[in-house]
Amino acid sequence: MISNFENSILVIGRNGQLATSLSKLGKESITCIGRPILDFNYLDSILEIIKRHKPRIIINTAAWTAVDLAEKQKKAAMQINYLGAKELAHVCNNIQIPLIHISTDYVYDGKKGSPYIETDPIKPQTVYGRSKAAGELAVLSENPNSIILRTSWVYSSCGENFVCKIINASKKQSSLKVVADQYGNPTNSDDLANAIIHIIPQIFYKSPKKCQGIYNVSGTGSASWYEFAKIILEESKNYGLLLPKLTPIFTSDWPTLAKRPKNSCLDCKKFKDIFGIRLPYWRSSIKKTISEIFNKN
Ligand SMILES: NC(=O)C1=CN([C@@H]2O[C@H](COP(=O)(O)OP(=O)(O)OC[C@H]3O[C@@H](n4cnc5c(N)ncnc54)[C@H](OP(=O)(O)O)[C@@H]3O)[C@@H](O)[C@H]2O)C=CC1
Ligand SMILES: Cc1cn([C@H]2C[C@H](O)[C@@H](COP(=O)(O)OP(=O)(O)O[C@H]3O[C@@H](C)C(=O)[C@@H](O)[C@H]3O)O2)c(=O)[nH]c1=O
Repeated sequence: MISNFENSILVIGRNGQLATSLSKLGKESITCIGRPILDFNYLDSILEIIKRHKPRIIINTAAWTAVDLAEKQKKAAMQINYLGAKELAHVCNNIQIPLIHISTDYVYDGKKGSPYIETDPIKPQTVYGRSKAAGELAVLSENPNSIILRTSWVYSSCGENFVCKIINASKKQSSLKVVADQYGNPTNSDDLANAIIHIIPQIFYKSPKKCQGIYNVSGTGSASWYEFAKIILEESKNYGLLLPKLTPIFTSDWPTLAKRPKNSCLDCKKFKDIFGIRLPYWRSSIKKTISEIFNKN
């Protein structure tokens, strides 16, 4: 029961998508800390800040998530995704608590013809992916009692995510072009937060040592970015959005600084087998997010 964890789950990150979802769901069990109090650019202060909170477990949602910008600001992305994660794991080991650390589908190279499993070799193609991969390795080596959750294509009603980008672009443009040859699993941030909250009691019941390791966990069902955009627009029509013309394009028609994986679908069987949870089908979860977006505007 999550209610047994009153004030003892500490989330790193405050205004991000996942931190916001966790704080909504976790109520009195969860405390979120982010910048300026805890900033991964100032590693020396992390131990003291964390000790003050006396957590039983930490969830690290903090990350540099600007995929293209990371190509130009490698050092800054590495500082957050690698060195910040490493120091946090070091601190968790020092005070002997487990760490749930969030990672990404972009650690895979995207060339596999079927969903990735956790033991597939990782070969990130971008600075963001490499910084997250370095973070994973450092987290497990600094604190072996860490649980790494690789997720993908996270969206919510707040933040700089694909759903908000498509809706905002549709308000300004009469036509949109979206790549139709990159596939993945859209993941609702609230669904992911819900799964994380449900595994915490299990981690303590079974022991962190038994649960440690890497898990893929993303929304059920796959899509191309184009298919994802199509559903976003279909749902948004119910709220009066004037639909732009939507055209499927090839990756080569949408040049980006960072190369996105062609296929980053995740096989989440291990997570289901160990924790008994599968995230909802993404096409049902998107409806709630679209309704939240239009109802807050
Ligand atoms: N977004 C996506 O599509 C995906 C995300 N992921 C991973 O999931 C996790 C959560 O992502 P999401 O919630 O979408 O990310 P967001 O970009 O929405 O939020 C990022 C969070 O990182 C925090 N942060 C950034 N810089 C620093 C810093 N210098 N010091 C401390 N905290 C900092 C922000 O802090 P503050 O609250 O202070 O603003 C914010 O809470 C990340 O690990 C990400 O790599 C994985 C796959 C897909
Ligand atoms: C907005 C837009 C994007 N695209 C393309 C660009 C790119 O190939 C793909 C996705 O675009 P974005 O840049 O919005 O998404 P991106 O920032 O690549 O999203 C990633 O974020 C990081 C943090 C992760 O960890 C990943 O799982 C993934 O969610 O869609 C279009 O073709 N048309 C458009 O109008």
